[in-house]
Order: sequence, then C-alpha cells, then structure tokens
Amino acid sequence: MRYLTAGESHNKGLVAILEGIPAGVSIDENYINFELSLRQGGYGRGDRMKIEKDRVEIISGVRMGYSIGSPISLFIPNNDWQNYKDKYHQQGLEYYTPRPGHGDLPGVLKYNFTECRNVLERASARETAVRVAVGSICQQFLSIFNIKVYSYVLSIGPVKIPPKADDYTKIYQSQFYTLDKDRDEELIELVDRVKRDGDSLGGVVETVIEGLPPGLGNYIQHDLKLDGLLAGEIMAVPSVKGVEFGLGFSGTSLLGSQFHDPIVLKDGVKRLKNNAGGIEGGMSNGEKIVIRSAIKPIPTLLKGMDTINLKNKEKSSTDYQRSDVTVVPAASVVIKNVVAFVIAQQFHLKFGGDHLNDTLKSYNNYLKRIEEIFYG
Ligand SMILES: Cc1cc2nc3c(=O)[nH]c(=O)nc-3n(C[C@H](O)[C@H](O)[C@H](O)COP(=O)(O)O)c2cc1C
Ligand SMILES: C=C(O[C@@H]1CC(C(=O)O)=C[C@@H](OP(=O)(O)O)[C@H]1O)C(=O)O
Repeated sequence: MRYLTAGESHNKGLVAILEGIPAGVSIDENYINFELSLRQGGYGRGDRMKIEKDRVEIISGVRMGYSIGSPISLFIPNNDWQNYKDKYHQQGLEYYTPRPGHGDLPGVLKYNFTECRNVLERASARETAVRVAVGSICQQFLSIFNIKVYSYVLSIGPVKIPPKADDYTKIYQSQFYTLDKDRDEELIELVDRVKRDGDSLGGVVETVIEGLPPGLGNYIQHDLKLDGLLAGEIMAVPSVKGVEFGLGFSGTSLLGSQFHDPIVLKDGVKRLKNNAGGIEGGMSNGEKIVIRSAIKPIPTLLKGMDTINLKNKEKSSTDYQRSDVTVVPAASVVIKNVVAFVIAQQFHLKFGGDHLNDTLKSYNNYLKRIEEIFYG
C-alpha cells in the first residue's frame, strides 16, 4: 500500500493516489469529509480556515460505495484559488523574506529560485488535508478489524490539557479533543494573548492505536520496523519535531526491572503495564500503541523575525499576510490519519488479500494460530 500527493496551497487543489486498499471495503465519503472538517478546526487557526470548507471528490477506485482494488484517487479543491487564479501564473506573488522555521530559505537555495513563492506553495501544510483524506480511507479499512486510531492534545505551550476519563467518549465519537470553553479557559486565554503579541505556540499530541494483533512490522530488517515506519511518517508532518513511544525519554531514568512490562497469561498473553508503548523489536506486541509527538510553534509571526531580504540582501523582518497561531489540535488529526495509513499498510502487508474476504480469512487464521499456542 502506498500513496502520493500533489497540489499547492493556492493553486486549484490537492490530489492523492492511494494504492493497495483491497476490493470490497465500504468507503463512506461523509466520514472523509468529517475528518477533513476536524483538521480545519481547533482554537488558534487563522483566517484561511474561514475561506476553506474541505470536501473530497473521489475520482476513481470506488464504485457504488465499495473499493474495487484499483488506485483510489482523491481531489480536494482550494477555495482560495478563486482569490489567486488571476495572479497565480503572473508576477506579483513574490515573497522575498524567508521565514525562520519554514522551508523558505533551504528551498530557495536548493532549487535556485530567487524568491520563496514556489517553495511555500508546496511546503505549506495545506497539503495535509489530502493526507487526512487518505488516512480516513485507511481508518475505514482498519475499523473492519476493530482497529482504532485516535489522537488528542496533551498540551499547548506551557498549559497541559490531558484528557479526563469522561473525555475519551468524546475522543472516540469525534476522534478529536475539542477545546472546552470552561475547562480550557486558561488555554484559550493563552492563545488569545500570544495572538495579540503577534507570536505563536506549539504543543504535544498523543496518539493511540487500539486492537492491533501482535506481529505487525518486523525485526528482521531496519526498514521494516514498525516504530521506524510510524516515526518516519509522523515526522513528515509539518511542525512535528519529536516522536516518542511509550515512556519514551522519561523511561531513560528507570531501571530495566522498572521499565519493562512483565508477561502474563490472562485471556491470552498480556502485559501488566505498557511502558514499551505497544512495540518491541520493531513489532506490535498486542498492547495499545502509544505515541507522543512534539509540535513546534508556527513559523509565520505577525511581529516578524529577523531575516535577509533576498532581493537586496539586506537585513530585514519577515513579511506577514496571515497565519495560524497554533495548530496543535489540527496536527493531532493529521497525525492520527498518517498513523492510520502506516497501520493499514503494515496490516495489509502481513495479511494480504486482493479482496477484503481474503484479508479477513488470513487475519482470522493468524489469530487462531496464536490462540492455539497457549490454549491448544
Ligand atoms: C495543519 C497545519 C497548519 C499550519 N499552518 C501554518 C501557518 O498558518 N503558518 C505557518 O507559518 N506555518 C504553518 N504550519 C507549519 C508549517 O507548515 C511548517 O512549520 C513548515 O512547513 C516547516 O516544516 P517543519 O516545521 O516540519 O520544519 C502549519 C502546520 C500544520 C500541521
Ligand atoms: C491552508 C492550510 O494551512 C495553511 C498552512 C500554512 C503553512 O505555511 O503551512 C500557511 C497558512 O496558509 P495561508 O498562508 O494561505 O494562510 C495556513 O492556512 C490548511 O491547513 O488547510
């Protein structure tokens, strides 16, 4: 299973081709659109989100609501194209002040451009919309096997907002940790203050994968390891600067006897705790996979940052049009969906099947074989 995307932030729209979903999977366009709307939300988004109303058009690979095994191609229009179409292919959109933290400077140097427009159009996280569409198809495939992926915000800037017990129902239903006006008052004040100051915020997202069998990924080769594959795909989300599994960095101060998770037989092989975060030796071990991702603050700042103007090579401040102040909630939706892609890919690699029924048969045989190891 693989996918590619194309599209620029202010051009006509975004495209993806997802290959490898077996035939016979029910594909609900409304669910894709629901996930797209979640990605657009979250406190701290900027004015661009008032222009866009992301909806997917499925161009191929689905007939009468079911996948047919052919590549699934997707299109999401950019509404902002209406404001750009007269000037997009003309002079006048040049951007000469590369923003620290964005792709502007390395992109310009790499491609021998004289200004940043070509870089920022594609480096923009606008492209994550179509990755969410891909991932939400993968989620629909995984849900047939009762595998769930969800993400929520743990903190924004210095303010911690870990979900309380009740919140998990909300997370399951909307698959998203919406900010609550009363409970998250401190956070809302923080975002408002930082916005007034012309600055931006990052934060931490947690992602959980539930219902995975043991044995996805592989220990036999470096590029087959599940944690490596997940980390690579998550790190490729714009703004993500760190990924940890289970206890991650905080586990480094523990002794081995405290860190590792004892194995017991209780309705199957289980662990008494999950410090490993569900992955050992590059394979799922049957426990929940728990991942935390660090999201850096947004690079485009109203108050500007020191830079060099590429036109006259003089010291300058970055130019500002508009920007998000924080995208931690939106990033949580993107991360959930890129994770869903990796899990669907690895699941299908292990169990195969051109038609869903073949995948189901192979999966059930595997579960039976594992059960027989312990219960005959
Ligand atoms: C959903 C989402 C929206 C974003 N919105 C903005 C934005 O409005 N302005 C901005 O400068 N960066 C924004 N970013 C972050 C940049 O895209 C990102 O920092 C940049 O592409 C550089 O990549 P890197 O942070 O991975 O190094 C956003 C990121 C995400 C995930
Ligand atoms: C359009 C989206 O995010 C954009 C990502 C982004 C960036 O630099 O990454 C910059 C902003 O775009 P603009 O400069 O047009 O306001 C964000 O709005 C989106 O998430 O759909």
